[in-house]
This record gives sequence, structure tokens and C-alpha cells, in this order.
Amino acid sequence: MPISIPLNATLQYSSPSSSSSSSSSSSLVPSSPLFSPIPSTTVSLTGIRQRCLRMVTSCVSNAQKSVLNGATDSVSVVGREQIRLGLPSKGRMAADSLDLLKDCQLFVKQVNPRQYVAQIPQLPNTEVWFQRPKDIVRKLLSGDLDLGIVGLDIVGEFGQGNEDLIIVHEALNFGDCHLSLAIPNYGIFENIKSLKELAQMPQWTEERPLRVATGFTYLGPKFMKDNGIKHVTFSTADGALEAAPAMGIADAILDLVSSGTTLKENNLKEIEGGVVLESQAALVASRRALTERKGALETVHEILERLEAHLKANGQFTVVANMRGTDAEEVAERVKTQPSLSGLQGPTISPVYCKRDGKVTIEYYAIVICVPKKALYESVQQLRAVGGSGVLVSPVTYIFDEETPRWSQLLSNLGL
Ligand SMILES: Nc1ncnc2c1ncn2[C@@H]1O[C@H](COP(=O)(O)OP(=O)(O)OP(=O)(O)O)[C@@H](O)[C@H]1O
Ligand SMILES: O=P(O)(O)OC[C@H]1O[C@H](OP(=O)(O)OP(=O)(O)O)[C@H](O)[C@@H]1O
Ligand SMILES: [Mg+2]
Repeated sequence: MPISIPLNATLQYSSPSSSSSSSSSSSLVPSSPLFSPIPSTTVSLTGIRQRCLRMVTSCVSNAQKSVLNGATDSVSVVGREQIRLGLPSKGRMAADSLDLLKDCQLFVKQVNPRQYVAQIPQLPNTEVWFQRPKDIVRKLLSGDLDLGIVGLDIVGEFGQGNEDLIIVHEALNFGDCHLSLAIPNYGIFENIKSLKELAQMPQWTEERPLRVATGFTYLGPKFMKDNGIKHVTFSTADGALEAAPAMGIADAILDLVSSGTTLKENNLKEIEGGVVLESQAALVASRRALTERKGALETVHEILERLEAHLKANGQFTVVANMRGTDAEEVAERVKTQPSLSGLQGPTISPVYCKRDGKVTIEYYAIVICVPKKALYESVQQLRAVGGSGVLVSPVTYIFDEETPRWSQLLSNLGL
């Protein structure tokens, strides 16, 4: 039975998804013969990131009526007491999710790895359910989970723009990868370097469209449609997609890339304009749960605060140094001449009380600053340049700000 793919009325799934890699047995066939070349774009890395974030957030903010939404429409927040947090049960994201929570002093107590429910003693009203990432998104939409940690790629692919999904924190600092179109670096593709050039190749016609192998059967067709590429079909497989072009099954693949090794080892290359989205782990919530389930908002606030405090501190060192000076203001003036020594709000400068000839004197001042890890050596050099000595460097564990911007964003997103 055909499954309609939301957001793209011109594409129809011609046969049910199968694990076979054959493009003829499982393909998304364009019904429109029109072809329009895509505009040329040169995108900076920051530009790509912003565009991808916009894409994911717009995916999540534009309500799309879909199979998934059908499930959500019938959802009501049932009267369970516990808040449910979905964590990846296995795979790349599983251990890192637990480690991140541990770093936030949230210790997930899982009796054994095959037990799919666990507790976090620090959050007594919350239970953890271990699920496959795609099922976390599905269960957020069906109301069976309230919060979850998954990749932005999975949010985009399985959330399909459902506005009940809210991204509470979009950058948990692990699971980095991007979803990208890749083509062979040989044969007719040897000189093709951009999506525009790929789209303009004379080979793609209604009868012989560009064949793309992908596991992203929602985002793939959407990306091609958004870029005006009409002569395209899709096939799907459960893994090892990079083999498809060499096997003659596909012309291109659309898959996740992190190190790029798998592409390289299979003689494939990425092209300019071919990045569908940038992904990393995110904290996601069900809007309905946050607005209707007792305690959910307070719980997400606590988790968010802990995450922000840890993630912010993660990039910083505390630097302490001694500096000779006549008074704290004079030392402050000297320190402020250096661009990397301003700290979070400004340097803390305090007197060092030395005992000399039986008398307590102040000849030195201690300066305490937070510096970004990346700027550590530069900061030490600047400290020395203004007379700093005995420089001590230690990691920062948490930085709790007055309030996190993401919390205000969340409240305004919820209309609160
Ligand atoms: N190189 C990578 N390849 C695939 N996923 C990556 C990569 N780097 C980070 N990720 C993240 O990890 C997630 C995939 O995790 P995992 O490997 O457990 O899932 P999977 O094997 O694709 O899932 P399933 O087995 O349910 O199909 C992706 O959704 C993405 O967010
Ligand atoms: O850029 P890289 O670091 O090489 O990683 C990318 C590869 O990793 C993932 O595959 P995975 O290992 O999950 O195997 P699979 O394709 O069989 O699912 C992804 O589907 C790519 O194939
Ligand atoms: Mg995999």
C-alpha cells in the first residue's frame, strides 16, 4: 500500500520500505517531469550551521499532518505521575548520553544493560526509558515519553516538523555529524563539485533520474525538492549505503558523515551545497508534556540548568596568578590592557597578605579569571606580559548563570 510522504505532494513511495537495496523495489518516484536547476550558493561553515539549525527548528515548528501526527492528534496526557526521559538504548549516543548526565551530577541507576527502565535518584519524579533514537522521537510524539536525548538528524527525520516537538537544548556537544549528499569521485562525477553542477548534469531525465540511496526517506526527498531537483528517485537500505554507487544501485548517497572515512574508503566525495543538516545530540521535549504534565516544566528547568552549567564550564579554565602592585585598582588597570584577561564578568583581584620581618604587608595581588580553553596559552602569555607569575590553571566544573537564555526561549516558545 502506498505511504504518502508529507511535505512533498509530488513524491510517492512506490513500495513499502524494505531492507533490500534495490532502487526498483523500493523507490520514491517523482511524478512531476519538471526540472529546474538550483541556484548557485557558496555557504560558509557558520552559514551552513545556521541554515541547518533553522531547517531543524523550522521542521519542528511547521506543523505537518502526517502518519506520525495522526498518532499525536489522539494523544492526551495520561494520568501517570512520573516524568519520562528517553535515552538511547544502544549505539553511538548511548554511553555519551549517560556520561553527560553523570557530568551534570545526574546518575542514571540502571541495574543491568538489558533493563530498559532506570531511575535518577537526583530527580525522584523522573524515570528513564531506554529506547532506540527513532523510537524516542516517535514516543515523544505519541505521548509515551516527555523528554529525550537524540540527534538533531533523528528529530528532523522522525519528527517531520511536528510542532509538539520542542528542542530545549540543541548542542549537547556529542554525536556530531552532518547529513550530506555524496557522489563518486570517478567516472561521470569526476569533475562535479557542487549540487548545482550535479543537478545540471544532462544525464538526469524523467526516464533516467538521479538515483539516491538513503535511510533518510523524509529529509532526502524534502532536501531535493527544496533545491528544485525534480529528476530524482530514492532507494533505501538499513546500512552500508556507501556501497550502493559501486554496486550500481545508486548514483549518489545521502547519509551521515562524521570523520569522512567511510566516504573516502568507498571513493565517494561530498559536494558544495550538499549538506542537508548539521547534527549533534539535543535535549528534546513534548510541548504537550511541558504544558500539561505536572512537574514536567520544573524537571526540564533543572535538567537544562545542570546541562548549561556543565557545558559552559566545559570550555573554560580557571586561571589564578599573582601580580606585584601598589593596590587592586592599579593591578586591574594593567590586567584590563590585555584582551583575553577579562574573565566572565571581569577579573577578580584580591590582596595577598605576606608576612615580612614580623609584619603583614601587601605587595602582591591574586588575579582569578575564567579563560576559554582554546585561549589558555594566549592568556598565560598576556598575564606574564603584565607581570603575572605563579600561574595556576584548573578545570571549571560548573558555571551557573543567573538564568539561561534557553530557559527564557523555552518559556516564550510555550507561550508562558
Ligand atoms: N558517523 C556517524 N554515523 C551515524 N550516526 C552518527 C555518526 N556520528 C554521530 N551520529 C549520531 O548517532 C546516531 C546514530 O546512532 P546509532 O549508530 O546508534 O543509530 P543507528 O545504528 O543508525 O540506529 P538504528 O540501529 O536504530 O538504525 C545518529 O542519529 C547521529 O545523531
Ligand atoms: O564519516 P564516518 O566517521 O566514516 O561515519 C559515517 C558512517 O557511519 C555510519 O554508519 P554506521 O557505522 O552506523 O554503519 P551502517 O552504515 O551499517 O549503519 C554512517 O551511516 C556512515 O556510513
Ligand atoms: Mg548505524
